[in-house]
Amino acid sequence: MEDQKSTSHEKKLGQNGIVQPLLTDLYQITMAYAYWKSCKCDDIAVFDLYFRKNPFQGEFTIFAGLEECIKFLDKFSYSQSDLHYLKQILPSIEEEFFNFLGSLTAKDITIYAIEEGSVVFPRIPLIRVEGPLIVAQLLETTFLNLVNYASLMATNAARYRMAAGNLTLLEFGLRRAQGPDGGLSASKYAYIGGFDATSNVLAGKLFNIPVKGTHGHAYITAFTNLSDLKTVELQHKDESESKDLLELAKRWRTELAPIFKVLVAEISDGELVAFISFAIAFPHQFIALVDTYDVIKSGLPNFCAVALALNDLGYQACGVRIDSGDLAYLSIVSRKYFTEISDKYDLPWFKDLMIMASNDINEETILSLNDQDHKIDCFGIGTHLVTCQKQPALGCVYKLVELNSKARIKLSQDVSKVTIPGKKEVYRLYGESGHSLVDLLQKGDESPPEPGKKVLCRHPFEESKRAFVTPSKVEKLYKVYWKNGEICKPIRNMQEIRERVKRSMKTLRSDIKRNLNPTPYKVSVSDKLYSFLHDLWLQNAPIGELS
Ligand SMILES: Nc1ncnc2c1ncn2[C@@H]1O[C@H](COP(=O)(O)OP(=O)(O)OP(=O)(O)O)[C@@H](O)[C@H]1O
Ligand SMILES: O=P(O)(O)OC[C@H]1O[C@H](OP(=O)(O)OP(=O)(O)O)[C@H](O)[C@@H]1O
Ligand SMILES: O=C(O)c1cccnc1
Ligand SMILES: [Mg+2]
Repeated sequence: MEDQKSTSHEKKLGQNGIVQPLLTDLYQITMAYAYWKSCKCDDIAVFDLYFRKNPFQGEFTIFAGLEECIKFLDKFSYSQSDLHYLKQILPSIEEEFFNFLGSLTAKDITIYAIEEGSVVFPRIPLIRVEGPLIVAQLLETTFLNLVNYASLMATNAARYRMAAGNLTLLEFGLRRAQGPDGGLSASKYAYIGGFDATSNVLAGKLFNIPVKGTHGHAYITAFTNLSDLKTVELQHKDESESKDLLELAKRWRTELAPIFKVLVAEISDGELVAFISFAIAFPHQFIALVDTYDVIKSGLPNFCAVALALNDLGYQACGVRIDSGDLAYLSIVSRKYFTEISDKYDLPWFKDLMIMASNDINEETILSLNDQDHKIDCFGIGTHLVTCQKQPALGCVYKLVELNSKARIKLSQDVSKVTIPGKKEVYRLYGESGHSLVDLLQKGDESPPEPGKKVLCRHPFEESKRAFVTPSKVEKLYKVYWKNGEICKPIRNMQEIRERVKRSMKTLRSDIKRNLNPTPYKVSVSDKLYSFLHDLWLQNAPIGELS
């Protein structure tokens, strides 16, 4: 019965079955019990989910994971087997609590949030959770788990996208990802952040994102000499005649050897045979991994010979993948040969053959390659992208800001860790150029800023930092996503969220997005919220005595 329930939910909303109420920290359950025992069942709370610092030494973050939080709320309920397990691990807890826990759903929770795929900034709550204290508290860990890696990964991907401009970006990280679920999330959020496709077949099936790939070194080294090839015939693309692709390629190789300044004997036969067998299997999509032996002396001559042989049979090859060595230099050399052959044999498409580069690529490698005038069309990126090597976690937190209509504040010696109390609204103020100028947090009962009207924006903690802003446009960032037990906005597909990322990134000034020493984006509070925050701070900070 339970299995049927979860399967039908997965079918309906497409959420990973691992995401369930027990995917949480034990302390959420023990807190729930202690709240319950202290008669806090009717308390109404407001929690803010936000981060304090942008990742990757950057000044922006892409918000992702919201849709998964909403799907989680839709099925939030403890099953009989969950309760049975909890009874086992918490034997001292009163039986009646488990009846209470079993009756909980998210129907009294309301979710206000910024749209998934938006650029977001420190201290601005991405999600505001309102509702019964116990249920709202029980959501903490799962929500943070769903948002932290998703946002980190989408941000990482968006940064690679910025570095690569319009070039094709393929995500190849599954083998290096943090386990099966990390691998799936990586593929999904890399796509949202701006990658074009993934090599992860299950991600393609589950999330309807494009899948792409080439072949590995094992394929090339699985062939050693010309006799390894059992099938050599390939039918012409448009005609009925078939020809021996091996013979055609050998002839071309002999003709091309002087162009590459190599002797035919120096070129690997095993590699040629591997290329031919792959070309026979995929004549319309022939792509060759050219760095197994020597890119210039073997990989490129073999590839060009097979590409020209395919051309004799009416097919156009796709290109090459280079997976080691100096990627800028090898791409420049590859393009030079493609252009020379294109001119010599009057084949215009040959000079535009795709050059894919892979091998431990990260954001800095791409930026460095850009400075070297590389001729790469496509990057295949795995390890550094999916493990977020530059920063392995985003630090989103989930803090109580109001209880029973009374604002709560968490103090800290570290000012950046002081919470901004109470229920708040967020507005993004835009300038005439269409770029966003500032995000403004206001108390929930203040009237919103208006276009053309001057508004005072204050740094939340530094008194002297303040400015007047006259916005051309004001965007209210929160929308209601979940209320009265129902999803209030249609769950969007990957494509739509990806488009949102693109649009949102365009509203950011380029100095805020740049890789080196970017300008911080201004996050501010209204004058009223500033006074409220600091008054509450003083009320809650006891005056010490010096002795
Ligand atoms: N032109 C370049 N500019 C900057 N970085 C580059 C350039 N070419 C390659 N790289 C990067 O330099 C690193 C080279 O890796 P490494 O030293 O392991 O060499 P390799 O070519 O992989 O060697 P091997 O043939 O042993 O696999 C990779 O991270 C790669 O992305
Ligand atoms: O380098 P990444 O960004 O993680 O991209 C994925 C890598 O995975 C494959 O090889 P693998 O690393 O398995 O073996 P190799 O390094 O020996 O080529 C592929 O050839 C890439 O190099
Ligand atoms: O398709 C590829 O070329 C590929 C896939 C995964 C890892 N490395 C390369
Ligand atoms: Mg590698």
